[in-house]
Amino acid sequence: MMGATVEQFNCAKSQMGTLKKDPGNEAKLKIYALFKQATQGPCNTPKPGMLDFVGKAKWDAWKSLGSVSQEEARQQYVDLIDSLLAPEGLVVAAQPTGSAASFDTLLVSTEDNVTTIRFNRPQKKNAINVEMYNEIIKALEESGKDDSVITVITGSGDFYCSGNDLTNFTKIPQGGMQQMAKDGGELLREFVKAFIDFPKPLIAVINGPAVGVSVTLLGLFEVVYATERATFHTPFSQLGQSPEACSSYTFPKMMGNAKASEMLLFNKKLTATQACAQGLVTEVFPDSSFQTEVATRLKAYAKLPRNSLTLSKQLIRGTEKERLHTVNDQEVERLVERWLSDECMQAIMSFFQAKL
Ligand SMILES: CCC/C=C/C(=O)SCCNC(=O)CCNC(=O)[C@H](O)C(C)(C)COP(=O)([O-])OP(=O)([O-])OC[C@H]1O[C@@H](n2cnc3c(N)ncnc32)[C@H](O)[C@@H]1OP(=O)([O-])[O-]
Repeated sequence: MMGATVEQFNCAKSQMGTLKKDPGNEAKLKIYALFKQATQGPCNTPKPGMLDFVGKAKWDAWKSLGSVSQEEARQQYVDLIDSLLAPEGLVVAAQPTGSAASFDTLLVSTEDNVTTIRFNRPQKKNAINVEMYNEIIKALEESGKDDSVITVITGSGDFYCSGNDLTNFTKIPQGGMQQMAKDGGELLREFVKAFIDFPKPLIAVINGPAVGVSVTLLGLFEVVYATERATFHTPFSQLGQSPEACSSYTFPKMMGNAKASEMLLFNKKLTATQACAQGLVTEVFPDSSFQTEVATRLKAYAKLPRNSLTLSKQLIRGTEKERLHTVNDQEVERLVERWLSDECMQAIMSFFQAKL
């Protein structure tokens, strides 16, 4: 069964207040139970005492839903509110604005208070084309405002992400190369800004090799979990380019100038274990148990109080936010120049020639 989206659920919740007629105790208990199941999952709180009649009735209603998934509970909640609104000539109006259906390059879902944004161009190793940059910005914007406690970014298929889609350089707009570089710079600035300003804990689940901008962004995540199969490669100088996503600031801060330079200047590809030793990765897991071990962690994190996590992230990141925006601006300025350089053109041409 397809579940309702968080938007539809939230809309139903707010429409509840517009009901003119009292729906009665039985419906109210059902609404309560579905709401709890949709937002917190199955009931595992202790049974209230015999004399707490109201508490016990509510607990029984919630418990009776057993292991119904949060998605399905959202759908039943929306259906029930709809059935109560209908006689009054009203409907739950929210359309699925943030559902997976509205993205072409991503799969976005929310379950158990975790919003997962999954790069979904596996046939291109999840390379980020212009559409995908825009969709990631949109998905982050929506996820920053939804009910989830943490946001996770991961990839479909065997790669986490192969970085900037190099075909972005082959789509020359009417204004020529200058215009292409200018538009590309603006998009990159907005893209990185969406990460710098993201309010909730952001967790990267690195399911395979990561290249370019997907690696440099990791300095803006709270936690990075990687399978032992993952590698981390930022071949900027090889491409005649320069670092982005604030890595010229976050990498030296994280790993010291020498190790950062090996990666950002000299294209050193790190194994997951090496990346962990340098502080870029939080923890490495065996590939066979990666998904299950990480899922257990995420579930536990998502049970923590939402506001406490958001405020704590603000304290940790707040002092350097201005700095990050300045670094982002400077890096974008440098890249816009680089994209017009012979060095960069030659490197992009070699990539496409190698494919012939
Ligand atoms: C924006 C800021 C500045 C820049 C930041 C960066 O990210 S710099 C870093 C920029 N990134 C890079 O320099 C990485 C360039 N890519 C590579 O080096 C390799 O493809 C690989 C090591 C990622 C995977 O090797 P593999 O032998 O395992 O697999 P495969 O090669 O067969 O790939 C399968 C298909 O995917 C395609 N595709 C993959 N990646 C890209 C891409 N980025 N673009 C376009 N297409 C890409 C590939 O062409 C092929 O398409 P086809 O022929 O089926 O139509």
